[in-house]
Amino acid sequence: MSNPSPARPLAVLVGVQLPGVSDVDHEADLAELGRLVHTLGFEVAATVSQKRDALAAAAVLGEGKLKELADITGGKGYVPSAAKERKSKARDRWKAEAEAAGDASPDSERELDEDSDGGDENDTAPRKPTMVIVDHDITPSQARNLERATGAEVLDRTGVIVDIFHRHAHSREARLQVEIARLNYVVPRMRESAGSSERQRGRGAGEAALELDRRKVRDRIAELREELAAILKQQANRRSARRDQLRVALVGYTNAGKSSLMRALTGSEVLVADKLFATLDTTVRALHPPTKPRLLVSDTVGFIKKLPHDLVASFRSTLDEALEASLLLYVVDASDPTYEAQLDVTRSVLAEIGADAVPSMLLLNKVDRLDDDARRTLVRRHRDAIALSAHDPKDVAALRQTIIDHFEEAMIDEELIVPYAKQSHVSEIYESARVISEDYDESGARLRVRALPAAIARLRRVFAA
Ligand SMILES: Nc1nc2c(ncn2[C@@H]2O[C@H](COP(=O)(O)OP(=O)(O)OP(=O)(O)O)[C@@H](O)[C@H]2O)c(=O)[nH]1
Ligand SMILES: [Mg+2]
Repeated sequence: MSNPSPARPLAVLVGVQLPGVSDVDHEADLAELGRLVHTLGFEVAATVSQKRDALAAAAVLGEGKLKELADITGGKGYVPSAAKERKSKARDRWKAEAEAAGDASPDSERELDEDSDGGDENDTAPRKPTMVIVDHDITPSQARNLERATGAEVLDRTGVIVDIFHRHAHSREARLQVEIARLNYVVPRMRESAGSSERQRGRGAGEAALELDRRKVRDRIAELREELAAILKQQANRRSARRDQLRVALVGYTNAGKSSLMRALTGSEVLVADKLFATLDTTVRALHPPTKPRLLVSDTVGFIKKLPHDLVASFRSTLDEALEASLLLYVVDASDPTYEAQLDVTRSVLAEIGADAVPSMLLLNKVDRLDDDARRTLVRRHRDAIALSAHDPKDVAALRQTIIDHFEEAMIDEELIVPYAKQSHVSEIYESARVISEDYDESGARLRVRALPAAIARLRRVFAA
């Protein structure tokens, strides 16, 4: 559901085009940052971009660009020197000015005039952006300097992603994982951000107090890790019960349509939303209409370029569940011009966690958005892939059949003897195998079953005399 809130706070995006990054890629990166920022609830008011060999050590942008940025946010446009910084009165006054600039106060006409030749804001309220978002990971001191120069709050790409994860985490497990990642993000930034942001809870009351704060946060992280480990252990038990079942996992870039396919394939009500990282929990549901034995489908957390390492690590356990699947469906949004780069990201993250050995299929989703020419080119480019739309029931039915065929091919027929003494375990057979015929004689039931070789091997162990 969309939220047509009229008063979304404004944000300015900042990107540095580093050597080796093409114009197209740079623009795509900023567009993606815009969508992240939108998911977080901001309206993008402007983008400030600069070509540089590296991020400027002081405040990311060079002097001129910094001024340009500050003109948009209503800040000073330079980093006050250390000497000035000590004069706290001046700094307070500057802070107050900056805050006033962030207000939509009707009497700030002077600023309106200054804006009139450069800004592309509409003619309603002269609102100033209150947030500057940098498309790179920046150091705590770069963030602080940018805050001083712009009078706005500053967040980097990792900070944005961590915040989105924080908001979208629902299960106990996802909450724990996100909280761990968030605290890890916060610890090194505690000193520098003292007093500037409640998000980063620094107290700035001297080295000792700071060290104490940091230790508290680290203790908290350790506590959360223990709690998470306990949950993961329970899950591992539940998982091993599912081990031999037919399982397929949907993986891919955020917003590619994994949950939409999950819904279509299983008839479940998982969340589908035009937001980045709508899904943070792995959900497992049976394919619908049901198959014999049933086939389980997992929906998973999406990937993104420059995914913070902490988050990769913390979501690893969530993904582990999915990666035990014997088939991975790589979902891409084929209507996105950068889908190949997105696929590369997905592949490399999955390779990092050892999932590149799992058999996979490529699903080129959202082809309903492409014209015939574009579709043909796409299919020619990826001969083994399946082009489809999650919104087209015919496509989904065909995909369902392809998945079933994949497993049918891998399954084998065998005979199982179930001694009368072990009749109580018969239900386990139906979990992972299809019973083709059954006969009874004096030793027990003689079943002809069809299942994956691993499942047959396990069943043989269960029913061994
Ligand atoms: N036109 C079109 N839109 C689609 C298709 N599949 C998904 N969408 C839309 O794309 C958006 C994202 O879909 P989701 O299924 O939530 O994507 P996801 O991969 O689960 O995303 P995350 O959970 O955020 O990683 C939603 O607005 C869907 O309605 C499709 O085949 N065609
Ligand atoms: Mg999803």
